[in-house]
Amino acid sequence: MQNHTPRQPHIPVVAGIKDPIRDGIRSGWNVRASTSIADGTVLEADVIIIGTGAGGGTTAEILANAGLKVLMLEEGPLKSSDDFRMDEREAYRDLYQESAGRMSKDGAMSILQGRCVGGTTVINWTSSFRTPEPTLQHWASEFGVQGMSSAEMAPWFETMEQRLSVAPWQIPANPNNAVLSRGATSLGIDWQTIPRNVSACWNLGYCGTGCPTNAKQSMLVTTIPAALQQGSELVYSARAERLIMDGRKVLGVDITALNDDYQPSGSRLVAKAPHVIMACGAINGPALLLRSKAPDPHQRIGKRTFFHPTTFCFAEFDELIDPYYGAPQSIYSDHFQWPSVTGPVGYKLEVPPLQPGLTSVLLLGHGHQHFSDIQKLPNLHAMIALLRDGFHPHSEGGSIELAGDGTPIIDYVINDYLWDGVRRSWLSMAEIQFAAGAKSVRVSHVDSPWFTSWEEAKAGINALEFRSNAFTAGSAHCMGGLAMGEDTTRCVVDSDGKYHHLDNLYVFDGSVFPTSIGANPQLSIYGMACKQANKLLEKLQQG
Ligand SMILES: Cc1cc2nc3c(=O)[nH]c(=O)nc-3n(C[C@H](O)[C@H](O)[C@H](O)COP(=O)(O)OP(=O)(O)OC[C@H]3O[C@@H](n4cnc5c(N)ncnc54)[C@H](O)[C@@H]3O)c2cc1C
Repeated sequence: MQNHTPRQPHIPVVAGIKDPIRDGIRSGWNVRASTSIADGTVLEADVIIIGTGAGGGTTAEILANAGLKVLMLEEGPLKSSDDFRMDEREAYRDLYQESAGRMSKDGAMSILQGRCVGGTTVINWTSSFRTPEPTLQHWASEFGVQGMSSAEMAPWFETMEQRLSVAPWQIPANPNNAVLSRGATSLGIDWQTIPRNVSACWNLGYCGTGCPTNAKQSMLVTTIPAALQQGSELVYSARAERLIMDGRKVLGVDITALNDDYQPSGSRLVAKAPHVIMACGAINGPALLLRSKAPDPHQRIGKRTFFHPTTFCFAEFDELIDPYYGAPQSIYSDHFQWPSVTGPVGYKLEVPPLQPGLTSVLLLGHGHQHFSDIQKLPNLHAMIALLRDGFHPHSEGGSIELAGDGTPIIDYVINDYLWDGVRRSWLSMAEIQFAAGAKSVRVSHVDSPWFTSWEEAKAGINALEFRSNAFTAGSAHCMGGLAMGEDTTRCVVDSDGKYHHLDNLYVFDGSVFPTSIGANPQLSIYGMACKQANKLLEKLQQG
């Protein structure tokens, strides 16, 4: 376990809950920090998996169960339930890429993404949707993706839903989510209950800081322990720096060992295996291939990077909302999502949890205004709209470049096409919030006042100016950059996740989506990785 100096005495937030990772390590699992391994060591395995999130965890269990010697490499630290103390400061520092400070190149989009054993599944909010049918149809017709119709994917989704206990949330929505269902109902807008991947959830609401009760069925407590139990090896704080290649073959991976402060320790390791699977997620996956100078005859690595640019609308209520407690997301509406698949941008409505640190950033503003806004927190509600990017010629997504030190730079610009969606989404959310009884509403644009009626909001939102950096467009859904499809001039991997231009390299994670999903992505990644890992296994077993 990595050893940070805790700011408070280090006691688990929930006493008496068993920590399956600490127990497993005590029982003899093969788990090491990279810094505990001698400089220059060569690690060997049948398969290397780089990254241990949704794609990596799913793949590791499948291959380990089949008897393969699996080596999991993870750049983030190993933290587990005894470390998860519902503390934003610790969680952002330890579990998030760039300590939750990841941004697009122009600073206009804040990007949340995981960096720890279990990846983003450790910090996500548990909403679990299958890939929408129009998305799969679009991929087949536009990118030549094969074998991924809704019917063909159904058994893989079913397998992963059972594995991760996905089921509609049975407990009444918290007041924050109830605003969406109440307002939508009164306007005749359809809404549904969200399926979640939890087992015996305590309804605490702090999923984003790591689940202290192990109720969230993340990779950390499901597939990774299962793979370790089968004899797999996990090396954490181990950043895959470059792929070692010879012609069309990947021979192995050059690894930088990282200290507790996430800086290079000075040691380097090498991992070798006949098959390498990248599961580093969007942004970092393309960056690894760029650093490695992987063959890319059509310059497609990092292109078509998508985010579901997410807009925010806050509302103040007389009643207590306590928006930091209770299942973070339990209600959604797809009313505005699919009026036209390839027309003006559609959006999914959901509700985010409002822990104070996160909220203080999302609220925008400064000084007295900001102080006054954050004091409203117990009575605040927020709604989010996730814009479905990538389905229109004016939504080609962003691209990944490398900084001088090899780290990724994310170039993603909100253009007029997306701005139209931003404005429409603010109008939809404000109307629903007033219909639910909000006394005032403010959209996340620096020029937005608190509107006190729907009429005032409608006029005010329509008058807001489109200026980059003047409004919040965040993202917790990093997708694309290594598009999947059979057309080698436009796509980087084939429908089985195999890299087009190398013989033994596979990508099983959210970077292969050729567009955004149009729903929260984790179950799409689990289902596709499950299918692709089984296909790979079949191939390996046939020799
Ligand atoms: C706050 C938040 C809430 C979310 N809520 C939901 C939700 O409710 N529902 C949903 O469906 N989705 C949600 N998501 C998104 C979802 O969890 C991710 O889309 C999904 O986990 C991505 O899976 P992945 O396999 O592509 O990558 P990840 O799960 O991000 O895993 C990639 C792993 O690779 C590691 N890695 C990267 N580069 C390297 C390298 N060079 N060497 C070694 N390791 C490396 C990373 O540290 C990381 O652990 C949420 C995300 C966030 C941030």
